[in-house]
Amino acid sequence: MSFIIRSVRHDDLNQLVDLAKQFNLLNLPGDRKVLSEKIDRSEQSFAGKLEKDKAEYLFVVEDLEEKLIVGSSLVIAKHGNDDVPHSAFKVLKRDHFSSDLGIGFIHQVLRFQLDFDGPTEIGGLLVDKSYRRRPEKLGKQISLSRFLYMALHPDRFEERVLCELTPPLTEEGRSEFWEALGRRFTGLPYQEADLLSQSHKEFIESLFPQEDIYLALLDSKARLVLGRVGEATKPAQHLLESIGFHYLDEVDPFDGGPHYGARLHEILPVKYGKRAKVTEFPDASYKDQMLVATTGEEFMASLCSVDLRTSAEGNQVAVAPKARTILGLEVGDEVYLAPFHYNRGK
Ligand SMILES: NC(=[NH2+])NCCC[C@H](N)C(=O)O
Repeated sequence: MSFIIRSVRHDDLNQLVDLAKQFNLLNLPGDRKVLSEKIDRSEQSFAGKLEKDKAEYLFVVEDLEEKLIVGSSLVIAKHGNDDVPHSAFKVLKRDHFSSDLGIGFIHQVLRFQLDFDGPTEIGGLLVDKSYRRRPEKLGKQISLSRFLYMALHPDRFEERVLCELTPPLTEEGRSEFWEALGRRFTGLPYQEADLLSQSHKEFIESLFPQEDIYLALLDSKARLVLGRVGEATKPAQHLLESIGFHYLDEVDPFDGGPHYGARLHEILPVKYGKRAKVTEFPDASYKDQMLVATTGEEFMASLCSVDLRTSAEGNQVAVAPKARTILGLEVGDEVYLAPFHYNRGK
């Protein structure tokens, strides 16, 4: 089986709609018109034609034998600006102590905040249901590959990188956190508000409470999901933790889903990634698996068996023949390489 990760193209649209329909993520809905616009936007972004405020980069993974798009991931270059700020609840601690009674409480409070100079946001991670749990770890490949692109073009992104993780929802797709809070301030059902927030943000700022909210006052069902992720999101959460992301003590104002973040240059595939020249070694052994990305016009990446050597002339890499063909690499080409395996916390 061979897979390639690359920037999205317009002729991927039909397949992408089918894939996105399986999940219906907020920033990658299964809607033909929205996805068609996303592809346009992505093509222009990769071509460097859009301002950071507008740029969104969409990556897909293709099964080359079946010619099938089986996964995707997204990078929004900047989420939150002067016109459309990014909103969140900061989760703070507050101590109360009674010296008369000798008892105290450490309360958690939520504080609504707006970010007018927002971070880069990653999201849109999808893998076709029948391609999960395969030895190739496609979810990990498509998730990590976007960091190779970001490492190659750091000026196109913010130093702060954010990921808003999906919290547990009820079987009908309702959010207990929303029922206890957002609903009481907007009068809207969760799914309607969620959808509305894709195009309209003013109501969030205008209707949400501006004062600190003590968590102790919220329904226990809402407290239970605050800062938690849903079952389906746990693998993504663990992957992010293994490459340097951490919980920001910040949650989504609607559903309480946790916000994870990292500094771009501290994300391990960026920190440990390097450029190298493609070469051939007569005694090549290809015993390391690394993600390899092209550095030319079109972004392509693949998990490759490589033999990477460092000498006075710099890094040189021999790439196993099959992967080399997939990426169309010639001797002398420059590539970007990053490790694929990370030990948590290292
Ligand atoms: N689940 C939601 N729709 N949340 C509301 C949007 C929150 C998002 N961080 C923003 O301000 O754009």
